[in-house]
Amino acid sequence: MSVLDNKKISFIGGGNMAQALISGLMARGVKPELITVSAPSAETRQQFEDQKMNTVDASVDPKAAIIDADVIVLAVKPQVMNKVVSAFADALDNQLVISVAAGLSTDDLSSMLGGYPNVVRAMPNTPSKIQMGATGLYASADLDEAQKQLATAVMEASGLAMWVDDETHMHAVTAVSGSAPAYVFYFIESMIDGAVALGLDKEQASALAMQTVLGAAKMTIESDDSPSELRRKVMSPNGTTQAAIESMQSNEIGRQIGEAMQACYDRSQALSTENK
Ligand SMILES: NC(=O)C1=CN([C@@H]2O[C@H](COP(=O)(O)OP(=O)(O)OC[C@H]3O[C@@H](n4cnc5c(N)ncnc54)[C@H](O)[C@@H]3O)[C@@H](O)[C@H]2O)C=CC1
Ligand SMILES: O=C(O)[C@@H]1CCC=N1
Repeated sequence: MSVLDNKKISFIGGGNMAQALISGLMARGVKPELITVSAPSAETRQQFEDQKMNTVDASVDPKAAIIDADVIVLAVKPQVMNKVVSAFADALDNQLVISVAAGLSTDDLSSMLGGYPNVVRAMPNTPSKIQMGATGLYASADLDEAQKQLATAVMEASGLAMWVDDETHMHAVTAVSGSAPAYVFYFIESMIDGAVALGLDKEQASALAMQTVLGAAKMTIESDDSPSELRRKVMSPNGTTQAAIESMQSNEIGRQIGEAMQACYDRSQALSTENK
């Protein structure tokens, strides 16, 4: 038995994040017939229909996706959220609404939905597509426990899900996990470029870089050692790794990563005021 059993889940928006979360739900055994996707593009709708999901043409009948749903996942860009939800807000009837939009607060979302109370703010990431996601969740203390459990189950289908009890921490969640797969992809891209510059062909460079990042990430999770202890175990005194790490430290890579995360945090805060 799972709280997801027989629950009808509707996605408003069928882009990258919706597709990633739907993969998680289907891998967890949610039947495609219980999933509805509202999307304006016929091509996008066809892709979901090919996998036996229901679809709704968002530009024709925006309310059709939500009438029958137990859970509604808002997966459109923050810039269009207000316009998109105002097309169906008056048809809400006790469903759980989960927004994955960056920046938008539960108060903003609730007022866009005409004062609707059952709102959860989530910040997932794209590795959800392979059930390796990491999601932060926030809801006001008024949300009842059953709806909180339902939101947890929807997001845990795609990986790790964690509640924060201070909504401002959702900006930090965005900086450390929502946006962060892109930092890691950028790091891998740079490793591949670096290995090619040192003479390896691109295929070998890619395979070695990707496996190394996977192995190192898995070790941080499975080992009792902290990341810095693990790093020290690679670094022989006066060896090759020390040379590499000292080069990174003299370029203040750690400080630069912190600054990038601050920029992400600030942008998340700004999205809220820009899109009320
Ligand atoms: N891509 C990512 O890594 C993450 C994205 N998010 C959030 O997820 C949300 C969606 O982002 P993505 O999936 O990346 O964007 P996307 O552009 O891939 O998907 C958004 C979709 O919304 C659709 N759309 C536009 N108007 C609509 C309407 N009236 N009804 C239904 N659908 C409509 C668009 O056709 C598009 O397919 C954003 O709010 C973003 O902040 C959150 C965490 C991670
Ligand atoms: O870049 C963005 O705004 C979205 C939110 C987190 C990841 N992608």
